[in-house]
Amino acid sequence: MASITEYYAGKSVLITGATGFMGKVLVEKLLWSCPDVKALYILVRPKAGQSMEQRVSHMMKCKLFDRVREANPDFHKKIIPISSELTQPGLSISPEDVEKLSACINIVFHCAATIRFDEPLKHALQLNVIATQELLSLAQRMHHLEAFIHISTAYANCNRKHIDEVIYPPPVEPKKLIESLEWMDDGIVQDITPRLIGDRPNTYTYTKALAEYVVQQEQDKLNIGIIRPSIVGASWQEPFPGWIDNFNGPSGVFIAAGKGILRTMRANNDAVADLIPVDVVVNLTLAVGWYTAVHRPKTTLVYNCTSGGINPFHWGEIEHHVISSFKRNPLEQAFRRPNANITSNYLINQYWILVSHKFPALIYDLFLRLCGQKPQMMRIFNRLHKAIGLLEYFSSQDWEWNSDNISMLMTGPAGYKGAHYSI
Ligand SMILES: CCCCCCCCCCCCCCCC(=O)SCCNC(=O)CCNC(=O)[C@H](O)C(C)(C)COP(=O)(O)OP(=O)(O)OC[C@H]1O[C@@H](n2cnc3c(N)ncnc32)[C@H](O)[C@@H]1OP(=O)(O)O
Ligand SMILES: NC(=O)C1=CN([C@@H]2O[C@H](COP(=O)(O)OP(=O)(O)OC[C@H]3O[C@@H](n4cnc5c(N)ncnc54)[C@H](OP(=O)(O)O)[C@@H]3O)[C@@H](O)[C@H]2O)C=CC1
Repeated sequence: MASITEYYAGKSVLITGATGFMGKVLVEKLLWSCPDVKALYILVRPKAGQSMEQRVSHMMKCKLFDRVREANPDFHKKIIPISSELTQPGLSISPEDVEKLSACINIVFHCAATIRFDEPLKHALQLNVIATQELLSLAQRMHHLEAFIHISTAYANCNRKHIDEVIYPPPVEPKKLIESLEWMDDGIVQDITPRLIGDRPNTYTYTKALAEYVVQQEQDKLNIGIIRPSIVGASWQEPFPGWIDNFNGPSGVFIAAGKGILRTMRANNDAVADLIPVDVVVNLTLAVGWYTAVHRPKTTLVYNCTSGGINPFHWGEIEHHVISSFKRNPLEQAFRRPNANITSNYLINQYWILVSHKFPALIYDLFLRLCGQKPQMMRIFNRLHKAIGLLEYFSSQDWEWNSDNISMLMTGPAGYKGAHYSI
């Protein structure tokens, strides 16, 4: 049986979300560990005044690609950008590109999504659900497709305490929701969003749950694998320890604590902080692609890519490590000496917000005004409070994820414990 590296040799791979956090690491890892991969087709849109070509060229200059660049200075020739805006009909891929992709793609990794928690429902639905449907339709036109791998989230079913590696019935039939929202104006949608998302905390988890169902519906026509990572953090080992390029999830909170801005946050000291390094998720993604294509499981397999069941780490421990590490290695231009406390008590947290956040911010802004400068600290705290308000749901409770399919991949007859794909 082909090893993972052997499997990808000569294959053409399609990746959505390749310009994102996880997508970039996936591209790098494929180029590094599977040097004989034929081509990586990446769907990219122009953004922030940069053309698709400029964005890709900028991305390939990033430090993340140093080891690949050193091994093969011509590595960029394997990356083929395809212009695509996922929120448009047909993903706005040109007919010529559709032909090209249909003729050559062997495996699809669907990473693109909006991961904003406060995304208006219509937009989250458009990107996370409708674009996924469009991609599935495109996949069905691919003559040599061997596997379709969808990246979901471990929190798609966060309204449950115990989460198995199964697709749960969707909160609503996606087709009906899409049809209903089509004629509603944004104001009405905003008003009914809390009723629709029900016991989920945000539109992100809600639309990711719907997307899983939409993907599963195609299991008779496509060979599908679904990966559910928990909270994806900086790299553990590859391409080098500690790589991250965003403030999503806890990363922004850690930096705010390191700068001495964040002093208090609502979290449960004893709840499991289910963090998972991005390189571990990417290794698993490549292994799942290989397993799905080679073993062709009869039904869609779901992989809960979580750490709490194997190596539980708690928010209380995180607080300790984050603060002591920033005390040892202080950040530049810190507002105050780092010292943050987490508490599960609402009132205590409100007290410390007043004393340690709002009061110093007022004083500092007053000082800035007296110096003739624009006040800014209260504005920073307001943004921080909005961000942590959206994260508290995840840091205040525990979930239990079954990860039998991950164990099967690691230790079963197909065990993929290869040097390049450790998880
Ligand atoms: C020591 C104590 C330890 C305890 C620690 C507990 C942590 C407990 C985390 C649990 C985490 C669960 C995670 C679920 C796991 C998924 O399933 S993964 C999906 C994860 N998705 C996210 O994390 C997205 C969350 N972020 C958002 O939804 C939006 O960024 C927010 C928070 C609503 C802010 O929206 P906005 O006001 O429009 O602002 P946005 O343009 O996004 O950013 C404005 C600025 O704030 C910064 N920023 C964005 N997010 C953050 C943030 N989280 N923090 C700080 N700054 C941020 C941006 O970088 C940006 O900076 P500038 O470029 O302006 O300098
Ligand atoms: N980060 C995390 O903690 C977790 C992430 N996940 C899942 O992993 C996947 C990747 O997440 P992550 O890398 O962190 O997310 P990022 O936000 O870093 O990347 C999202 C990607 O999707 C692309 N995208 C978004 N909107 C569009 C659009 N309209 N048209 C074309 N492309 C678009 C972005 O492109 P552009 O650069 O042009 O904006 C980007 O490449 C997602 O499916 C997410 O749900 C799951 C669990 C945790």
